[in-house]
Amino acid sequence: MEIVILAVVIAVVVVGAIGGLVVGSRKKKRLPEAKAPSVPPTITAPPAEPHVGDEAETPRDEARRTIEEVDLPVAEPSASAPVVTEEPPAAPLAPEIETPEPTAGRLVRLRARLSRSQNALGKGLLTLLSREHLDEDTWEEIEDTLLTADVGVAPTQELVERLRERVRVLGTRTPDELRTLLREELLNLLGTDFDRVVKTESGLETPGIVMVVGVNGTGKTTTTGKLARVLVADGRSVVLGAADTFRAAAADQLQTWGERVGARTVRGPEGGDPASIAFDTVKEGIAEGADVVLIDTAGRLHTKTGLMDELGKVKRVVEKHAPLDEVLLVLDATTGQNGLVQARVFAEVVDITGIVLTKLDGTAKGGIVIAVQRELGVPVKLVGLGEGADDLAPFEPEAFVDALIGD
Ligand SMILES: Nc1nc2c(ncn2[C@@H]2O[C@H](COP(=O)(O)OP(=O)(O)OP(=O)(O)O)[C@@H](O)[C@H]2O)c(=O)[nH]1
Repeated sequence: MEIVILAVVIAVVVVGAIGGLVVGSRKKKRLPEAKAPSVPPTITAPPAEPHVGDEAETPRDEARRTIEEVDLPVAEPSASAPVVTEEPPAAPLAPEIETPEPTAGRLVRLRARLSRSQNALGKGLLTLLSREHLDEDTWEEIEDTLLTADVGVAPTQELVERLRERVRVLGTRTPDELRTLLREELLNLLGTDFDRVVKTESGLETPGIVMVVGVNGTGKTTTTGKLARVLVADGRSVVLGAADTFRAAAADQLQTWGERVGARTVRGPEGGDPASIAFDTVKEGIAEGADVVLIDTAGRLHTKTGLMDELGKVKRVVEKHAPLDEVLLVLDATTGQNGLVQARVFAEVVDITGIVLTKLDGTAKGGIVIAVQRELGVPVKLVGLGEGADDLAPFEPEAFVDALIGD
């Protein structure tokens, strides 16, 4: 009996030992699985080679995850996660502040662009006037030249009248005499008595406030940016207001212009209230002690009432801080008579104090300068002569006429 009991005990011990071995080996196989989440995989670790007997658990032909598919633990680094030694991303470089060109003599510098585009007007007139016999046909041609250059009907008739009279009195004409005569008459039409200075000094403690209006696409935002450069070149500090919330990129565009000369831009959400941005801009300008505040507006011409509401409101809220010193209407010279229609509408909505004619470099219709001044009774103060940052020039009638007819 004792022998039987002994045999049973030995059998139990042997079976137990074998069972322990089997469980132990299974535990060993599961061990790497349990540890996996806490040990981040490294890109260089090759997939584990299969071992004998593994087939029963993982068929060899099962698709393996590639290195790219293995999720690396990225979210919260645990204590056991490797220390990340990556360089922090470089801070964006501060934009370089540019030094704009001085404004004096800009029109003279840019006159080549005017003469290129305005040859038909100035040189064309001189050639016609130099004909030996100034018959009716020639005078008609002179008239057509002026009308084609968008001088406008009434100013054209006036000019032709005066030229006829003076040429008759002159009798025989030398080319120099003709040039002088034409120069004087064109200057007469352009008007030399207008005050063409963009008013940017309020004469008060508050900054000078300039509002820029005009139809979208005429070059309004570009002009506001270029004007900021003109002012900075003249030693003034400027705050810009992106109250053109109609076109999303307009605020970015203006801000970029500002950054180039170190001027802050106040902006709001796309489609936001232009008047509230204008208000904040002036507030910011006052707080900063800026010399000038420039406000770019949106010029949607859907309805006159809409435009009137928008610009009227901008004006009203701005004037809660201080009076507006200048309202500049931007017109695209290449749109000719259409520009005049726009001018009329804007003038009914807001008191325009100055005109900016853009894209004069790209049109032979320089006569629009005369026509638009006549239409509004307001002087052209600035002209755009290219897409370059410093291609905005104060308008000087003498330099303009000289560029048209050559000296
Ligand atoms: N050649 C030439 N191009 C100009 C001149 N002024 C502006 N432009 C160009 O005209 C285009 C329109 O100018 P923007 O300033 O965006 O026009 P905008 O009136 O502000 O238009 P919105 O922002 O839509 O209101 C741009 O490509 C300018 O570079 C100029 O004097 N000459």
